[in-house]
Amino acid sequence: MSFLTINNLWKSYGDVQVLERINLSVEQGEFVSMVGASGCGKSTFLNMLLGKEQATRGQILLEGNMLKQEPDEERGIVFQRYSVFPHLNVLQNVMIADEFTEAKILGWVLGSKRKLIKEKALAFIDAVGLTPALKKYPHELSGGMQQRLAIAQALMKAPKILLLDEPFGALDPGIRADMHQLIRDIWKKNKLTIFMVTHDIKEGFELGSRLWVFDKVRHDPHAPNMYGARVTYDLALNTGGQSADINNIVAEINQHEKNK
Ligand SMILES: Nc1ncnc2c1ncn2[C@@H]1O[C@H](COP(=O)(O)OP(=O)(O)OP(=O)(O)O)[C@@H](O)[C@H]1O
Repeated sequence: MSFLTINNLWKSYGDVQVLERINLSVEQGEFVSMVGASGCGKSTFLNMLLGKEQATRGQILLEGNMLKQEPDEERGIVFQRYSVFPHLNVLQNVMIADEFTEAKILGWVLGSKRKLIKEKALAFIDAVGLTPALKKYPHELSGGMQQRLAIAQALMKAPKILLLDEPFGALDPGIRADMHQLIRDIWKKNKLTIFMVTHDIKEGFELGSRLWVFDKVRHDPHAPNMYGARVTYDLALNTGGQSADINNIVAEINQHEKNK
């Protein structure tokens, strides 16, 4: 049994068919990068993994069970736009997720429990390199630092799956390179299964252990919404982006685009 199994998944919004016939399986610890033309359904797919969107047809199984139809702690997400709380400092932002859960059970957070939450938060803040900024508020942080904070927040819940929706899209190239190293380290250290949407095909090749290309196979020029995208390429990559034949594969994808 695979860690995650996607069985004949279809998704439409009204009469717009977004995705069709997606059949894939993913093992624990894989890092799947997803690329494809704008509007082809990558974020929709990610939102289905999160439980925010439901499939029109087909199913997604996590460890053999139907994926829960609402976001939960098994799945953490980091968006392109920083999703941290502006009125909380770095430490408070990371602690808050656990404090919410604890308060939901007891109505308040016990002092001893709070101490444990703080220790855990400090460890994740350290892992993302934000210890010097512990007491800073989001508006005092650079874009890269805010993304580090969002990653630390997501890790607090020990998710089995980490979903990244263009997490580095708004960052400068130099900072992106640092973030790539960070996410690679976190992926390996925490044995996470990661799904990342990116517009940057090079980033997809460099970061993932597997690359999915979303594209439409069927077209009707008179009814452009009739058919959805599928995963047209599913490529195993050498971990760490050392794939020797990147250029060949990119050329093949470009050729495919031209032939459409
Ligand atoms: N909630 C929604 N209601 C109706 N249509 C939607 C909804 N969400 C997405 N869509 C449509 O589904 C299609 C796929 O959108 P999606 O955002 O998943 O694509 P994408 O590949 O992530 O695009 P981009 O690369 O530009 O972010 C688009 O045509 C979009 O307009």
